[in-house]
Amino acid sequence: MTWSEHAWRSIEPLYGSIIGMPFIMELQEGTLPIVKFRFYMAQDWGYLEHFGRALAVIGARAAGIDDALAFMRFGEGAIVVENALHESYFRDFGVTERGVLEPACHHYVHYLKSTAALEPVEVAMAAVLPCFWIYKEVGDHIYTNQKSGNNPYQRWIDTYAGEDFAVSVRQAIQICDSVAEATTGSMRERMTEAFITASRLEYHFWDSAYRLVRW
Ligand SMILES: Cc1ncc(CN)c(N)n1
Repeated sequence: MTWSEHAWRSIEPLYGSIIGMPFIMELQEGTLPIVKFRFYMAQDWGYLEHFGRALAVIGARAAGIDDALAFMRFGEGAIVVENALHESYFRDFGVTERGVLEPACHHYVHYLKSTAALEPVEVAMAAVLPCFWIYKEVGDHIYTNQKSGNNPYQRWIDTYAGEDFAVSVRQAIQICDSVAEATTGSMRERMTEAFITASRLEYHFWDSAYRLVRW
C-alpha cells in the first residue's frame, strides 16, 4: 500500500463526516444560506493567501528541483487561480471585505505556516495534502450527487470537480508518495499525523462557517 492510500484510509471516517455536514449537503442542494457562504468565502480568501505562502516555503525547502517548482506553482495557483473564483463571487454575492481571520481559519493557516517552516519538509508536504485531496473528493462527490440544475454555488463545485484542479491533486499525491517512500517509517508516521490534523482542520473550517463562529 502506498503512503497516500494508508493516509486516506486513516481519515475515511472523518471524510464520511465531512460529506454529511450541513454545509456540504446544503452546498450540494444549493440551499446553503448566503450569509454562511459569504462568511466561508471571506475566510477562504484569507486562507488562500496564507496557504499560498506556506506552499511557497515548502517549495523553497523541497529537496528536488521538480518538487520545488511544483510547490511554487501550487502556491501561485492558490493565490491567483483559486482566488479569482472568490473575486467573482464577491461581486455576485456582495462581499465587500475580507475581514479578520476568525478562529478556525486562524488556527488552520498558522498550523500550516508553522509546519511549513519548522517541521521536516516531508511532514509539511503531508500537512498541505488534505487541502488538495479533500477538496477534490468533496467537489467530485457534490458534482456526482447534486440534483438541482440551478445551483448558485455551481462555479465553486465546478472548480473543485474540474480537471485542472485534479491535475494538481494527482501531482501533490505523487510527490508525497515519492518522498514517503524515500524516508523512514517514523517519518511516514509523522506525515500521516500531519495529514490527519489538517483533515480535521478542514472539517472545522466548514463547520465554523456554518455556525458563523467568530472571536
Ligand atoms: C480551507 C480550504 N482548504 C482547501 C482549499 C482548496 N485549496 C480551500 N480553498 N480552502
